[in-house]
Amino acid sequence: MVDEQNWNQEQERLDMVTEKLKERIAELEPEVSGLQNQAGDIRKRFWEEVTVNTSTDEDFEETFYSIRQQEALLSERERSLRLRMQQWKSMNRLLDSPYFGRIDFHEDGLDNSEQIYIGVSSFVDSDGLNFLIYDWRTPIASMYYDYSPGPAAYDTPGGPVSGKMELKRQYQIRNGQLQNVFDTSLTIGDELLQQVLGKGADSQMKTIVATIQKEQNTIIRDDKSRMLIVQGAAGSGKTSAALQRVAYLLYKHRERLKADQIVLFSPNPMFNSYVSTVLPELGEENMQQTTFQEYLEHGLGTAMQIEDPFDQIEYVLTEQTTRPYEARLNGIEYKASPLFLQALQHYAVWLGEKGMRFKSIRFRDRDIITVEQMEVQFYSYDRSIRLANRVAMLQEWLLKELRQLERKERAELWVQEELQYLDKEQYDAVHKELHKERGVFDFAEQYEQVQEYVQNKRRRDEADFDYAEQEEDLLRRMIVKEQFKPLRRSIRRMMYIDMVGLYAQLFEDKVTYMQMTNAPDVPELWLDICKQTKEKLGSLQLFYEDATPFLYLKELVEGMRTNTEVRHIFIDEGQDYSMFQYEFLKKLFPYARMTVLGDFGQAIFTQATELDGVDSPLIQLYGESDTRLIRLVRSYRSTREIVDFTRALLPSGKEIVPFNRGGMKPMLVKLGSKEEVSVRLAQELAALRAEGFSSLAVITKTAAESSEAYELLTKQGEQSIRLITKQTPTFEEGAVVIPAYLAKGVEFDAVLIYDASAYDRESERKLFYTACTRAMHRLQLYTTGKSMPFVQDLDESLYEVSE
Ligand SMILES: Nc1ncnc2c1ncn2[C@@H]1O[C@H](COP(=O)(O)OP(=O)(O)OP(=O)(O)O)[C@@H](O)[C@H]1O
Repeated sequence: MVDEQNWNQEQERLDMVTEKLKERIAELEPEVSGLQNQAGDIRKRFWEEVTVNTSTDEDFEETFYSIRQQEALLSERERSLRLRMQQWKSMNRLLDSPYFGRIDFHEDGLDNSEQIYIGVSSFVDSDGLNFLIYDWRTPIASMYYDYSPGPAAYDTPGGPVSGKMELKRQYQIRNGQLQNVFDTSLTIGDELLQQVLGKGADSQMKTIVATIQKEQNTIIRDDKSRMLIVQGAAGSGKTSAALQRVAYLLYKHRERLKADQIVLFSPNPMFNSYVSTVLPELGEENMQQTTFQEYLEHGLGTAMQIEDPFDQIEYVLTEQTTRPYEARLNGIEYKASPLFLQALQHYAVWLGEKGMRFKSIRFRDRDIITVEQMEVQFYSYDRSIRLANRVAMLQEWLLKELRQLERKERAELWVQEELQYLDKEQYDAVHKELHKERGVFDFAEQYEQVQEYVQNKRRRDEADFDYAEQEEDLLRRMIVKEQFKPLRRSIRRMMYIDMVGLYAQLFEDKVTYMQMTNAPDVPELWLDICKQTKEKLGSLQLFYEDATPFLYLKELVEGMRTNTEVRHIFIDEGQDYSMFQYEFLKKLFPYARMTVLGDFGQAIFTQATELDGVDSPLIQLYGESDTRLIRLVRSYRSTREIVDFTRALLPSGKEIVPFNRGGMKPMLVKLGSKEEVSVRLAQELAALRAEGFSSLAVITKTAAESSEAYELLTKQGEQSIRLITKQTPTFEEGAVVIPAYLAKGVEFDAVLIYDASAYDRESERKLFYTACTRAMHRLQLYTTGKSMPFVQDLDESLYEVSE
């Protein structure tokens, strides 16, 4: 804490800045509302003021320019309004807590040092020169995060600026009043961080701008790498850094980068709501958020039913270790590997020579274009043309054929029959078409005539001959055209390609597979893998592990769709994506930089990718020279005691450094039965609430266990607890029962592991670690006496036992 004199000076300055902020807000207010009205006015009168006159070329030109002028005026006012609105909003945001940090920097070669106050946005004095507050994202503010007092430097577009940092100070300000002022000598003071981290968990993530750590700042401000990989321990601030990075990029490139050109891939839809308030709090719009599953569903449409990753993990966690289980696991691993990716690429080349699978074009129960015809046509194209281009050429050909067939079809008997069933509206349409030029036409009379004629009740006489003839012709056209419509649509959608057949063809037998794909080998239990895959495909379903390869093959055959708008993609929980998915994302977003954040220690899916291994294929995705790898080892979320416990669960856990915040040791509670567990859980939940903790999670291994725990707890009178399933759309405050794989990425004041002995396979170690690392302040583990391999291996000093 600073001395009284300094405190008073700081409060005076704070008062001065608050006053100026208020003045500016008052100044802006009428302007903002005035501008709003004006813009509204122009919008309303837009069409009244321009004279729409298009009778001569000159008039037309005049009208055109008149509209253009109005438009320009409008958009200028709107732009100006937007700017002022933005200013007004950020002033209001600053009012409560204008800044959180200060550095005094003496630039080399200058006489004086400058006081730089740092807040969530900039605020310049009315002279337009004096920065009363610097935005945390300005180049000069980076020193606050990167240096301790002493020599310091920052980068500007004109080159580096160096000098000496004479002071570094932190503030806590609420309602315009100083709460705390610290002078910090080392990194951003432990004291403030202690306070921030000591608070309760929230159902929404918070911004960390006031306490960004140096290594996190590197992630936030990296602007050079095509690929930025962050391997960080649980709770090391990866997601936080990612969100501040988005805010930074939007600020730095505000002239050309818009929020919707940034896409964040999240682990589940619930996570979206968890992080959705951070950017608005920083005065920025949210980026686009999605999950890979949403993308797959979009790409594969409704024709196939895709398993989601949560059902896949449920299978992996709950099934007994049998031969089909082993086969499925082998399949998951193989289908996620770069080997399978290469196999599919070779397969596409092979298909260029032979083996394409088509579906005939059928009309009224007959093949009007057969598979053989398509094969002949397809393989008649020059083989040097890329597969996808040949598929497009075939599409053109099919549409042409269809036009001819459509013409022929008009003479068929069924068309004659259909004519009799037309209703008045359909006739009306034809009449309108036919008599467009002729003015008056007695529709009822003509309808009669055509009906009679069609039903052969009446012979045509001279007078109506022309009409009837032409009408019938038109009606026939109309009928056939209508019926051919779905055929045309399906050809445009490339439904003539038998995608299921093409994918299934891969899973015949080992020899054929190796021939088609050049694969050096196949995984063990290949025939079982083949059988499982084909069975699923047979019912138009895809295992989760097949969905990405299937879509990839589809795009190899039909042409890759790309999104050239997006400039940055962020992948959180990056260890859970296969190399396959990475290759895909790279191709899908050719103009985007990629930021991958993850933790191999939390790789709970079988298809995991190691982020920072020596020869990690992820580093090769864009090549080493375009890739930067940052490791975060400090864990901020949990108390020292919890981190000491959790890091001991991982073989490489020694590298993890707990942030120095003390608490209680994790507690292992040994009880006799599930009922006893539920009684105790209910008591503990009540006790934790009484202590002031509000976000509490009973974490289970599987969804079935979650339901069980939820039921038992409800029986114990726990009314307010909520059961979280993969369908839960948002993350809310309070107590929840949740399976570990859905708790990824989020945190709770206290975590109660429902059944610690349920995690007994080595492959479940990381799931157990993930579950335990969700705890900020308290961790309790429950068991009914069975063995707990992961806990038993730990040093007993790391936890307390209660029986
Ligand atoms: N510099 C910081 N200042 C204040 N709080 C921080 C800082 N860095 C991280 N935290 C806090 O630590 C907690 C964990 O952060 P975050 O969720 O970003 O970590 P993570 O690495 O994504 O974790 P996990 O991999 O376990 O999901 C959050 O409560 C976050 O606010």
